[in-house]
Amino acid sequence: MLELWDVSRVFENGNTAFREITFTAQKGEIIGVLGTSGCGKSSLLRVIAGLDQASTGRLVLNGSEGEEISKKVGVIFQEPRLMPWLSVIENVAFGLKGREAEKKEKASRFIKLVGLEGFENHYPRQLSGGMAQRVAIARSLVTRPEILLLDEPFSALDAFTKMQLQDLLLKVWEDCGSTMIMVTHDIDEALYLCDRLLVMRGQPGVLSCVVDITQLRPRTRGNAELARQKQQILDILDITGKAG
Ligand SMILES: Nc1ncnc2c1ncn2[C@@H]1O[C@H](COP(=O)(O)OP(=O)(O)OP(=O)(O)O)[C@@H](O)[C@H]1O
Repeated sequence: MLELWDVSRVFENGNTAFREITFTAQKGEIIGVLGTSGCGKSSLLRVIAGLDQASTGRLVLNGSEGEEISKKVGVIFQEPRLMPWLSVIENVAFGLKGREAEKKEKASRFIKLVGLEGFENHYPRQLSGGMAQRVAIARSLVTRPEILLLDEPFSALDAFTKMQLQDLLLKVWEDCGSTMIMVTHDIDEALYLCDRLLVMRGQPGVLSCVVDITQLRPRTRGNAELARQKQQILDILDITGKAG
């Protein structure tokens, strides 16, 4: 459903973020993008989101190219980016079109899905970081994007909230069947959530390899097979993963 062919991104100042990336994502897949700092992960996601233009190469989403793509994607960032003057339900309904009652009904369904029933009329300042990120998830899914892009969505959260939201994301994925591409620094998170991992390295970044996560769902965090794949990824990234 998403195809990238030799896509590169060069900035106005001549910096190259990443070069010649080719991959395809199938409908319903969860793809992780992993790599050392500065290898172009966020820049790649911004190009897929249509927030930045590819400098070379071709990007196709379900037959659409260019500006058309940005209408078909939802994006979740590290911070929830909610509108502080709008309530939870107004934030979630903001991007919807149609009659007010219909918009509220759709928004309510997604608020329920992310476990925030009863908080519809709260304002962002009244929410914890994890709750605010749940609202961001509901807001990005309510418009039914063809693909959901996530840029380190849980990295600002404490360890327990992070695990809860990872499970929530899987629940939402089962319910909506969304295709997702997720940038993360957290190998354990990537192994727990994803079907395939794009491992990037270098500056400018290149796609070093694609790792299939073979473990069936539901997965147990840190099981032996996932630990083996973690070491495989650390080896690709040239990180020993051993003290001393
Ligand atoms: N607007 C910009 N103009 C020029 N260079 C940029 C710009 N944004 C990013 N870069 C450069 O592009 C490269 C890739 O940056 P990017 O933020 O995509 O990497 P990343 O892998 O997401 O990093 P991190 O993991 O640290 O968030 C870096 O060398 C960065 O300095």
